[in-house]
Amino acid sequence: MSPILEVRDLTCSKGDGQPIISGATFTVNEGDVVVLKGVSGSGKSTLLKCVAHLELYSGHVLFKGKPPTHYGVPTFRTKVLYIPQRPSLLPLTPRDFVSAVMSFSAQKRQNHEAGFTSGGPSGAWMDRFLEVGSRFGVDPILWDRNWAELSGGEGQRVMMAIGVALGTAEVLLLDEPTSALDPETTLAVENHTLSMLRKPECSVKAIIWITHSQEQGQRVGTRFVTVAGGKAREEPPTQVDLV
Ligand SMILES: Nc1ncnc2c1ncn2[C@@H]1O[C@H](COP(=O)(O)OP(=O)(O)OP(=O)(O)O)[C@@H](O)[C@H]1O
Repeated sequence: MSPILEVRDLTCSKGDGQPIISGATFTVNEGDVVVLKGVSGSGKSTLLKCVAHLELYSGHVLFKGKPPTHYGVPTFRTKVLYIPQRPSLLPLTPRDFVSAVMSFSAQKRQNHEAGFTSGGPSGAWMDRFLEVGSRFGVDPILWDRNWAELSGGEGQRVMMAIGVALGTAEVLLLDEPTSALDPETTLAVENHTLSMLRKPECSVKAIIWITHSQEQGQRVGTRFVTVAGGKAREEPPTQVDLV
């Protein structure tokens, strides 16, 4: 089976021109949960943002064998969806954010394909966001609170719910999605997120998951890539995997 995502020779430089990521090459297959590890500042977020075409890079990112330009970059970003570490930096409320995203032309086309009716922020599709939010433990009142007034954990769970409820993401790029959550909520979010991969009706087919927690990595990961010294290296399968 050909990979759902291919990253080939990806290099990203910022500031002084020194590469933060240099020549990263790896593939992601359907069903994979690729855990991205590395010390703080090693370039994990930068790598994910490049994969989502949110940062400038050289090299190649292919989704189902085609570059972002084949789909149109806005559509590509809805298929290879980056969920940021700090949604608190967004303006207004989650409901406003959903309303804006649903009005993008690339999303409108996909809404139509998904059978969503049009309407304002309280249109029929908002029910879907509320329903998916409840599965991530999001209290309905949070949709109308400013992002800046949500706790770190609330903001992350709302953003995860939005990413899933859009129904367009096939590869989820999760940037420390549970770093602000208590252990119990962390396990609930992990379980719900992994269960999506097992449901054929769910759009999500693979995940890249940044975590600093070795325990979490072991719980969720099927493959492991370490970012260090600007390089991204996949760990060989363990003996257990080889059995
Ligand atoms: N816009 C920028 N200009 C210059 N340097 C930047 C910029 N954004 C990030 N960097 C630097 O790039 C390096 C990698 O940052 P990045 O956020 O990708 O690391 P990370 O591995 O995700 O870190 P953490 O685990 O702390 O979230 C850091 O040294 C950071 O300071």
